This record gives sequence, structure tokens and C-alpha cells, in this order.
Amino acid sequence: MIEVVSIGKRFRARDGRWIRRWREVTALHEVSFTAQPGQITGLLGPNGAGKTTLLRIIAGVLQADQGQILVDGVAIQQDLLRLRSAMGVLGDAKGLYQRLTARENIRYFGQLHGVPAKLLAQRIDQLIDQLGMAGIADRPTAGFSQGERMKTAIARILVHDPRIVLLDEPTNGLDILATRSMRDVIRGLKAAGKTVLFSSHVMQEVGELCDEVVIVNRGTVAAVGSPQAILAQSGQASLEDAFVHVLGSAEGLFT
Ligand SMILES: Nc1ncnc2c1ncn2[C@@H]1O[C@H](COP(=O)(O)OP(=O)(O)OP(=O)(O)O)[C@@H](O)[C@H]1O
Repeated sequence: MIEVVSIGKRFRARDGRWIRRWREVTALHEVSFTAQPGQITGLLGPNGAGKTTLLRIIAGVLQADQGQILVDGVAIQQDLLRLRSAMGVLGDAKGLYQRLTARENIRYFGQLHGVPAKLLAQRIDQLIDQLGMAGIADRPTAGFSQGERMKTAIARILVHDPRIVLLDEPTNGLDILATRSMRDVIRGLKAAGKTVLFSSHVMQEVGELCDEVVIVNRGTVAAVGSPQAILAQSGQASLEDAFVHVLGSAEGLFT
């Protein structure tokens, strides 16, 4: 389980063209929610809402200014190395080693996580099969399409069988078939009891996949609940309308 407790994060950004003028950007303010094991939790929010910043803080690669992240009751900063090995994180940068084949990329990550060789070979075969990568597994990744790169990146972060999976826009840029197989992978993670937290702009995807949705707007939580509960609370017929309504209410456009 992931507990996000009152997280706040500010960045210092250069103000205009002035070299010595800085201003504070509040990326997150008092963000709290819980992501449960065996459930898919979706982070939904417009551009710049704070989704990537939040996922990076949960992954332990960025430090919050306020609040804390608890993974199974343990604060991540207290036991960062152990908790990181329990996580699979698909960040916004999905760079692969171009001279290595897809299989070698995946194997390298497994070795970094200390997966024993025999188990690693089995696990790689299983992921290649599950993600439909048989035709590309032994090609160097240079020249891979967006979807092929994404599949390799996802296999790489799942190779050590993490119990917590964080995915930043996992279907971004994928065609319909690759999107479907990615959604199947996400459902498979849920069925295996993993805690899955992913960010998305795609309403249909969030509505179909998520048990719980966290709508983030301008760094704060604007609504939390199941897709059905969010529809009921907003009185809207579709999640897209509910999303627009929730954001509009937060901006004072609706009451
Ligand atoms: N390193 C940084 N320096 C300055 N500002 C930053 C930095 N990282 C993020 N921000 C700011 O924090 C806010 C949240 O950014 P973030 O990338 O988390 O949003 P997001 O919801 O993931 O957006 P998108 O959907 O467009 O990817 C934005 O205003 C962004 O400009």
C-alpha cells in the first residue's frame, strides 16, 4: 500500500529572461491519498497539474518539501534502497541502451536488481511472451518504434516482479493494439495483487481500468473516489464531463 500524506513540493524557476531573478512554483500542495494493493489507482490531471512530480516523489527520486510517503507503513526516506527494489517505475524518460537488444536491456535491469540467473531467464521469456515481443526481443533497440520502446521499457521495470508499480503515462504514443496490450498488462498486475499507480490524460482508459481515481489540479487533489463515485458526486454522465466539472469547480467556474 502507498500512503501519500500531505505532500508539498516547490521548485525555484527562473523568472523571465533575468539571470538572477527566480520565482517559486508550487508543484504540489497538501496532496494526500492512498493506493491499495490489488487495485489500480489513476492520477488524472491537466498539463502541469503535478502528476509527474508526485510519481517521482513516491519513487524516491525527488524529495518532498513537506509530508511523507509510506510504503506498507514504512517512510520511503527511512528505507529507500529496500523500498526501491520493491518498486517498478516507468518514468517520463524511457531511454534504452540502443546497442543492446530488447532482451539484453531487460536482462541488465534484472541483474541490477540481483535476480538469480535461472529465474531471470524464465522471467524474461514470460514477459516477452506476455507483451508480444517475440519478433523484436533479439534486435538492438536502436530504431525501435515508440510502441516497441515502450514494451521494452515496461518489461525492464517488471523483470524483478515488483509489488509496487508506478507508471507515468504508460500508453502515451501507443497505437490501439499496443495500448490494449499495455492495458492487459496493467490488469494482470492488479490480478497478481500489485499496487498499481499510473498517470494518464485518457479518460476512457482511466474509467475502464481504475478502481480509484485521484484528480489533481494545480498541485492539489480536486477529487478522489471510484469512477462511479466521481460521476455521482459531479452529477455528470461521462468521466470526461466529470473531470471538466471538477476542474471548473476548483477554478470557481461552477458551484
Ligand atoms: N524541475 C522543475 N523546475 C521548475 N518547475 C518544475 C520542475 N518540474 C516541474 N515543475 C513545475 O511543476 C508543475 C507540475 O509539473 P509536472 O511535470 O509534475 O506536471 P504533470 O501533471 O506531470 O504535467 P503533464 O501532464 O504536462 O506531464 C508545473 O508547473 C511544472 O512547470
